[in-house]
Amino acid sequence: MHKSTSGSLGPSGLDLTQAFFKPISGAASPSSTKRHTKISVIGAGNVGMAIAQTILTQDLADELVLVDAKPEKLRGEMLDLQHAAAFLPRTKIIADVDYAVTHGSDLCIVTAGARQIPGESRLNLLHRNVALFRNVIPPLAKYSPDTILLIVSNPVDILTYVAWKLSGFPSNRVVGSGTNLDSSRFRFLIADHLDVNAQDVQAYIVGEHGDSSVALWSSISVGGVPVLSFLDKQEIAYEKETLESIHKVVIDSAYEVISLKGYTSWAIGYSVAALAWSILRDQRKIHPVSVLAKGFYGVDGGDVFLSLPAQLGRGGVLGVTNVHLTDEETQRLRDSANTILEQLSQLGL
Ligand SMILES: NC(=O)C1=CN([C@@H]2O[C@H](COP(=O)(O)OP(=O)(O)OC[C@H]3O[C@@H](n4cnc5c(N)ncnc54)[C@H](O)[C@@H]3O)[C@@H](O)[C@H]2O)C=CC1
Ligand SMILES: CC(=O)C(=O)O
Repeated sequence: MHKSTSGSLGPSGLDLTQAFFKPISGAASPSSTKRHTKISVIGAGNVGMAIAQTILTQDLADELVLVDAKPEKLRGEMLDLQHAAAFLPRTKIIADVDYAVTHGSDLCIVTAGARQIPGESRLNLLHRNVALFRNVIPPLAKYSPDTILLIVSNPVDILTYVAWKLSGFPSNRVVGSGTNLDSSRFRFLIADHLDVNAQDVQAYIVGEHGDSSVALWSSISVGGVPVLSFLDKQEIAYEKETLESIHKVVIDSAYEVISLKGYTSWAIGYSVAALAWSILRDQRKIHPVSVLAKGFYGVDGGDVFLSLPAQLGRGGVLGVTNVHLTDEETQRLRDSANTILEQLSQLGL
């Protein structure tokens, strides 16, 4: 299934690379001038392919690997992406059902697994996807012992914990896409409400990527101005219920999109590509992502992964930001942690 996009021997045995290209003697080989970046995406479904195509447009990887359990679908997706080569930054795209193809990856993004049917909660996928992770994570850890694992499959917080356990990696190298997506939905809705640009809205949803997520209203700002005083200054009336209803729309967003088109894909594609960029380009940007939360913000009930504003760079999770939380927000975060811990206690890992 491998298809190299680099030069090769033609049918006559002629080295086509030599025929079309005369190397300049003494020129440095690419490997000695630039670090080779390899990203593997596990699961070539709606989400995996949205992530793969967004990464390709960003010129982030020298090599992009796709792995899936369905060989025909996998080869079809690989060829379809390769056929866009003339319009994209140069990236070698390969695909295989065998995890050996992922060896030496800098980043492994896991999207394989069951997805929700309309009305189904993320937590309902737990047992099916934990079983699947037992086949996915060990080979990834074996072929890329120094990689960073970025988990997307749902329920993402619990599966990030499972990936941490199954890989044996230090917690800074296991991260879940978490509420980076929820926070983008939140920023979009606030921007829409205030008629400003979503990129000027700083706002975090933290906790579970799911029904118990927590909106951090007290720390939201627009263009550096705290949002509650911004609303006051613009004489925009607001009520606690209005703010709560915006958060409720965030929670319902995935259910709504799934009921309309069957799955979510574009926003998670951009969300994960942004995380990959921050990690591999060592951007040290802060993203609300699923990290080992024990000891932060009063989360102390046990080892649990949930989203907190964390700094991402080439070493993975570099730290957790100390955002001020009100007592109510802290309590909601603890409740969210307990929701996840309850599910974890059933796994026996
Ligand atoms: N964390 C987040 O924000 C989001 C998470 N998701 C989750 O991502 C996951 C994937 O969703 P979709 O791509 O829509 O589903 P999909 O059904 O389109 O794709 C899943 C893919 O996984 C593959 N697969 C199954 N078992 C495998 C194995 N053992 N090894 C390799 N590949 C395997 C399937 O063949 C399929 O191609 C779901 O769990 C979904 O809930 C989806 C959207 C957002
Ligand atoms: C499916 C999912 O987790 C989401 O779109 O938020």
